[in-house]
Amino acid sequence: MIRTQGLNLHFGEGADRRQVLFDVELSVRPGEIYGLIGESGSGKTTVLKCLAGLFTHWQGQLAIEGEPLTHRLKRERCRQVQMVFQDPWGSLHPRHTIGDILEEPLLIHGTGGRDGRINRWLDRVGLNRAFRDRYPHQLSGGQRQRVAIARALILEPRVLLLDEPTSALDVSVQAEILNLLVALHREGGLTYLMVTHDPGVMAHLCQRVSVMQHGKILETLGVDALVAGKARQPYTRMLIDASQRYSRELAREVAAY
Ligand SMILES: Nc1ncnc2c1ncn2[C@@H]1O[C@H](COP(=O)(O)OP(=O)(O)OP(=O)(O)O)[C@@H](O)[C@H]1O
Repeated sequence: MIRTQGLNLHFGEGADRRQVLFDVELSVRPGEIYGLIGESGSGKTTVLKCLAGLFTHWQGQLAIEGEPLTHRLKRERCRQVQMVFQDPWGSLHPRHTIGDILEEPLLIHGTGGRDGRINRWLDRVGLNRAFRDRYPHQLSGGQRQRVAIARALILEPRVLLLDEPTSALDVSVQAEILNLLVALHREGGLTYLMVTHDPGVMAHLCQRVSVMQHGKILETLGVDALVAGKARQPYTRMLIDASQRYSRELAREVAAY
Protein backbone atom coordinates (compact mmCIF):
# COMPACT_ATOMS: atom_id res chain seq x y z
CA MET A 1 0.00 0.00 0.00
CA ILE A 2 2.77 2.43 1.01
CA ARG A 3 6.26 1.56 -0.10
CA THR A 4 9.49 3.47 0.19
CA GLN A 5 12.72 2.02 -1.22
CA GLY A 6 16.14 3.63 -0.89
CA LEU A 7 14.55 6.90 0.24
CA ASN A 8 17.28 9.50 0.73
CA LEU A 9 16.94 13.20 1.41
CA HIS A 10 19.26 16.03 2.28
CA PHE A 11 18.90 19.71 3.10
CA GLY A 12 21.30 22.48 2.14
CA GLU A 13 24.08 22.53 -0.42
CA GLY A 14 27.87 22.63 -0.41
CA ALA A 15 29.34 22.94 3.06
CA ASP A 16 25.80 23.19 4.51
CA ARG A 17 24.62 19.95 2.93
CA ARG A 18 23.19 17.60 5.53
CA GLN A 19 21.66 14.24 4.76
CA VAL A 20 18.67 13.47 7.00
CA LEU A 21 17.24 10.26 5.44
CA PHE A 22 19.42 7.27 4.53
CA ASP A 23 17.95 4.46 2.40
CA VAL A 24 14.65 4.35 4.27
CA GLU A 25 12.67 1.20 3.43
CA LEU A 26 9.05 0.88 4.53
CA SER A 27 6.32 -1.44 3.38
CA VAL A 28 2.89 -0.75 4.85
CA ARG A 29 0.08 -3.19 4.06
CA PRO A 30 -3.40 -2.09 2.98
CA GLY A 31 -5.58 -1.34 5.99
CA GLU A 32 -2.67 -1.43 8.41
CA ILE A 33 -1.98 1.05 11.21
CA TYR A 34 1.78 1.35 11.04
CA GLY A 35 3.89 3.24 13.53
CA LEU A 36 7.12 5.17 13.19
CA ILE A 37 8.98 5.83 16.44
CA GLY A 38 12.35 7.29 17.27
CA GLU A 39 13.98 10.17 19.06
CA SER A 40 13.42 13.78 18.07
CA GLY A 41 15.22 14.68 14.85
CA SER A 42 15.50 11.07 13.63
CA GLY A 43 13.60 11.86 10.42
CA LYS A 44 10.06 10.57 11.09
CA THR A 45 8.21 13.72 10.02
CA THR A 46 10.49 14.06 6.99
CA VAL A 47 9.42 10.60 5.75
CA LEU A 48 5.74 11.60 6.06
CA LYS A 49 6.37 14.90 4.27
CA CYS A 50 8.03 13.09 1.34
CA LEU A 51 4.97 10.85 1.01
CA ALA A 52 2.60 13.82 1.31
CA GLY A 53 4.48 15.74 -1.38
CA LEU A 54 5.55 18.51 1.02
CA PHE A 55 9.18 17.68 0.24
CA THR A 56 9.85 16.87 -3.39
CA HIS A 57 13.66 16.75 -3.55
CA TRP A 58 13.99 13.16 -2.30
CA GLN A 59 15.79 10.35 -4.12
CA GLY A 60 14.63 6.75 -4.24
CA GLN A 61 11.30 5.13 -4.97
CA LEU A 62 7.99 5.93 -3.33
CA ALA A 63 4.74 4.21 -4.21
CA ILE A 64 1.15 4.27 -3.00
CA GLU A 65 -1.05 1.34 -4.02
CA GLY A 66 1.66 0.21 -6.44
CA GLU A 67 1.60 3.59 -8.20
CA PRO A 68 5.06 5.24 -8.19
CA LEU A 69 5.08 8.79 -6.83
CA THR A 70 6.74 11.40 -8.98
CA HIS A 71 8.42 14.57 -7.78
CA ARG A 72 5.63 16.60 -9.32
CA LEU A 73 2.64 16.67 -7.06
CA LYS A 74 -0.45 15.61 -8.97
CA ARG A 75 -3.93 16.46 -7.85
CA GLU A 76 -4.86 12.78 -7.62
CA ARG A 77 -2.11 12.25 -5.05
CA CYS A 78 -3.78 14.74 -2.70
CA ARG A 79 -6.95 12.74 -2.97
CA GLN A 80 -5.09 9.54 -2.13
CA VAL A 81 -2.82 10.79 0.65
CA GLN A 82 -3.59 13.31 3.37
CA MET A 83 -1.68 14.37 6.45
CA VAL A 84 -2.73 15.44 9.94
CA PHE A 85 -0.19 17.54 11.82
CA GLN A 86 0.80 17.68 15.45
CA ASP A 87 -0.45 21.17 16.11
CA PRO A 88 -4.04 21.85 15.07
CA TRP A 89 -3.48 25.56 15.80
CA GLY A 90 -0.84 25.98 13.16
CA SER A 91 -2.63 23.91 10.54
CA LEU A 92 -6.00 25.73 10.49
CA HIS A 93 -6.27 29.19 8.94
CA PRO A 94 -7.19 31.54 11.84
CA ARG A 95 -9.40 33.85 9.76
CA HIS A 96 -11.40 31.14 7.99
CA THR A 97 -14.51 29.62 9.49
CA ILE A 98 -14.62 25.86 10.05
CA GLY A 99 -17.11 25.64 7.18
CA ASP A 100 -14.66 27.42 4.84
CA ILE A 101 -11.76 25.27 6.03
CA LEU A 102 -13.69 22.10 5.22
CA GLU A 103 -14.99 23.44 1.93
CA GLU A 104 -11.58 24.44 0.57
CA PRO A 105 -10.31 20.97 -0.46
CA LEU A 106 -13.73 20.22 -2.02
CA LEU A 107 -13.56 23.42 -4.08
CA ILE A 108 -9.99 22.69 -5.20
CA HIS A 109 -11.00 19.22 -6.37
CA GLY A 110 -14.31 20.35 -7.87
CA THR A 111 -16.27 17.97 -5.63
CA GLY A 112 -20.04 18.32 -5.72
CA GLY A 113 -22.53 17.99 -2.84
CA ARG A 114 -20.25 20.08 -0.65
CA ASP A 115 -22.83 21.17 1.88
CA GLY A 116 -23.94 17.64 2.71
CA ARG A 117 -20.36 16.37 2.84
CA ILE A 118 -19.29 19.07 5.29
CA ASN A 119 -22.21 18.33 7.61
CA ARG A 120 -21.58 14.58 7.36
CA TRP A 121 -17.90 14.94 8.22
CA LEU A 122 -18.61 17.27 11.13
CA ASP A 123 -20.93 14.55 12.46
CA ARG A 124 -18.40 11.81 11.87
CA VAL A 125 -15.72 13.58 13.90
CA GLY A 126 -18.13 14.26 16.76
CA LEU A 127 -18.88 17.93 16.06
CA ASN A 128 -22.11 19.32 14.65
CA ARG A 129 -23.15 21.83 12.04
CA ALA A 130 -23.24 24.69 14.56
CA PHE A 131 -19.42 24.57 14.32
CA ARG A 132 -19.51 25.63 10.66
CA ASP A 133 -19.67 29.35 11.46
CA ARG A 134 -17.05 29.31 14.19
CA TYR A 135 -13.40 30.25 13.89
CA PRO A 136 -10.51 28.05 15.06
CA HIS A 137 -9.82 30.25 18.12
CA GLN A 138 -13.38 29.58 19.32
CA LEU A 139 -12.65 25.84 19.55
CA SER A 140 -10.76 23.74 22.11
CA GLY A 141 -7.53 22.00 21.08
CA GLY A 142 -9.33 18.67 20.76
CA GLN A 143 -12.12 20.22 18.66
CA ARG A 144 -9.53 21.83 16.41
CA GLN A 145 -7.84 18.48 15.89
CA ARG A 146 -11.25 16.97 15.03
CA VAL A 147 -11.62 19.65 12.34
CA ALA A 148 -8.11 18.88 11.04
CA ILE A 149 -9.03 15.18 10.81
CA ALA A 150 -12.30 15.99 9.02
CA ARG A 151 -10.44 18.23 6.58
CA ALA A 152 -7.92 15.46 5.88
CA LEU A 153 -10.61 12.84 5.31
CA ILE A 154 -13.23 14.90 3.49
CA LEU A 155 -11.72 13.97 0.11
CA GLU A 156 -11.87 10.31 1.20
CA PRO A 157 -8.19 9.48 0.78
CA ARG A 158 -6.85 5.91 1.08
CA VAL A 159 -3.84 6.87 3.20
CA LEU A 160 -3.74 9.07 6.28
CA LEU A 161 -0.34 10.24 7.50
CA LEU A 162 -0.52 11.19 11.16
CA ASP A 163 2.31 13.23 12.67
CA GLU A 164 1.93 12.93 16.42
CA PRO A 165 -1.73 13.85 16.12
CA THR A 166 -2.28 14.03 19.87
CA SER A 167 0.95 15.25 21.39
CA ALA A 168 -0.20 18.89 21.59
CA LEU A 169 -3.34 17.90 23.55
CA ASP A 170 -4.17 17.17 27.21
CA VAL A 171 -4.00 13.51 28.12
CA SER A 172 -7.79 13.03 28.42
CA VAL A 173 -8.33 14.73 25.05
CA GLN A 174 -5.54 12.64 23.51
CA ALA A 175 -7.50 9.49 24.31
CA GLU A 176 -10.65 10.95 22.70
CA ILE A 177 -8.80 11.76 19.48
CA LEU A 178 -7.08 8.37 19.34
CA ASN A 179 -10.42 6.65 19.86
CA LEU A 180 -11.89 8.75 17.04
CA LEU A 181 -9.03 7.71 14.74
CA VAL A 182 -9.63 4.07 15.65
CA ALA A 183 -13.37 4.41 14.94
CA LEU A 184 -12.73 6.02 11.54
CA HIS A 185 -10.22 3.28 10.70
CA ARG A 186 -12.75 0.58 11.66
CA GLU A 187 -15.21 2.05 9.18
CA GLY A 188 -12.77 0.70 6.63
CA GLY A 189 -10.75 1.58 3.59
CA LEU A 190 -7.99 3.55 5.31
CA THR A 191 -4.31 2.86 5.90
CA TYR A 192 -2.55 4.87 8.61
CA LEU A 193 1.15 5.68 8.89
CA MET A 194 1.54 7.31 12.28
CA VAL A 195 4.45 9.03 14.00
CA THR A 196 4.31 8.99 17.77
CA HIS A 197 6.66 9.37 20.69
CA ASP A 198 4.41 7.18 22.75
CA PRO A 199 4.89 3.40 22.82
CA GLY A 200 1.64 3.02 24.79
CA VAL A 201 -0.25 4.48 21.84
CA MET A 202 1.74 2.25 19.47
CA ALA A 203 0.90 -0.80 21.49
CA HIS A 204 -2.81 -0.05 21.39
CA LEU A 205 -3.21 1.04 17.81
CA CYS A 206 -0.43 -0.26 15.58
CA GLN A 207 0.16 -3.65 14.09
CA ARG A 208 3.79 -3.03 13.14
CA VAL A 209 6.35 -0.43 13.99
CA SER A 210 9.60 0.82 12.50
CA VAL A 211 12.17 2.41 14.76
CA MET A 212 14.20 5.29 13.34
CA GLN A 213 17.52 6.66 14.50
CA HIS A 214 19.70 9.25 12.74
CA GLY A 215 17.64 9.08 9.52
CA LYS A 216 17.78 5.29 9.22
CA ILE A 217 15.36 2.48 9.94
CA LEU A 218 16.96 0.62 12.81
CA GLU A 219 14.45 -2.22 12.99
CA THR A 220 10.89 -3.16 12.08
CA LEU A 221 8.87 -5.37 14.33
CA GLY A 222 5.35 -6.47 15.23
CA VAL A 223 3.80 -4.61 18.11
CA ASP A 224 3.45 -7.84 20.14
CA ALA A 225 7.22 -8.31 20.03
CA LEU A 226 7.68 -4.66 20.97
CA VAL A 227 5.37 -4.96 23.99
CA ALA A 228 6.94 -8.28 25.05
CA GLY A 229 10.36 -6.59 25.17
CA LYS A 230 11.60 -8.66 22.23
CA ALA A 231 13.11 -5.81 20.25
CA ARG A 232 16.48 -6.87 18.83
CA GLN A 233 18.11 -3.46 19.14
CA PRO A 234 19.16 -2.15 22.57
CA TYR A 235 18.19 1.34 21.35
CA THR A 236 14.59 0.22 20.80
CA ARG A 237 14.43 -1.34 24.27
CA MET A 238 15.83 1.84 25.79
CA LEU A 239 13.29 3.97 23.92
CA ILE A 240 10.42 1.84 25.18
CA ASP A 241 11.68 1.72 28.78
CA ALA A 242 12.21 5.49 28.86
CA SER A 243 8.65 6.30 27.85
CA GLN A 244 6.72 3.48 29.49
CA ARG A 245 5.84 5.34 32.66
CA TYR A 246 4.64 8.37 30.74
CA SER A 247 2.44 6.38 28.39
CA ARG A 248 0.72 4.13 30.93
CA GLU A 249 -1.86 6.74 31.93
CA LEU A 250 -2.88 7.43 28.34
CA ALA A 251 -2.86 3.77 27.33
CA ARG A 252 -5.49 3.06 29.99
CA GLU A 253 -7.87 5.52 28.37
CA VAL A 254 -7.45 4.34 24.79
CA ALA A 255 -9.62 1.46 23.65
CA ALA A 256 -7.55 -1.57 22.68
CA TYR A 257 -7.69 -2.23 18.95
N1 LIG B 1 12.91 22.23 6.15
C1 LIG B 1 14.02 21.77 6.73
N2 LIG B 1 15.22 22.37 6.47
C2 LIG B 1 16.37 21.91 7.04
N3 LIG B 1 16.41 20.85 7.90
C3 LIG B 1 15.26 20.25 8.19
C4 LIG B 1 14.01 20.66 7.63
N4 LIG B 1 13.02 19.84 8.09
C5 LIG B 1 13.64 18.97 8.92
N5 LIG B 1 14.97 19.19 8.97
C6 LIG B 1 15.96 18.42 9.75
O1 LIG B 1 15.80 17.06 9.43
C7 LIG B 1 16.03 16.25 10.58
C8 LIG B 1 14.85 15.34 10.78
O2 LIG B 1 13.72 16.14 11.18
P1 LIG B 1 12.28 15.52 11.44
O3 LIG B 1 11.36 16.66 11.70
O4 LIG B 1 11.95 14.59 10.36
O5 LIG B 1 12.55 14.69 12.78
P2 LIG B 1 11.49 13.93 13.68
O6 LIG B 1 12.04 12.56 13.91
O7 LIG B 1 10.12 14.01 13.10
O8 LIG B 1 11.58 14.78 15.01
P3 LIG B 1 10.42 15.22 16.06
O9 LIG B 1 10.04 13.96 16.76
O10 LIG B 1 11.12 16.19 16.96
O11 LIG B 1 9.31 15.84 15.26
C9 LIG B 1 16.27 17.19 11.74
O12 LIG B 1 17.65 17.27 11.97
C10 LIG B 1 15.72 18.52 11.25
O13 LIG B 1 16.43 19.59 11.82
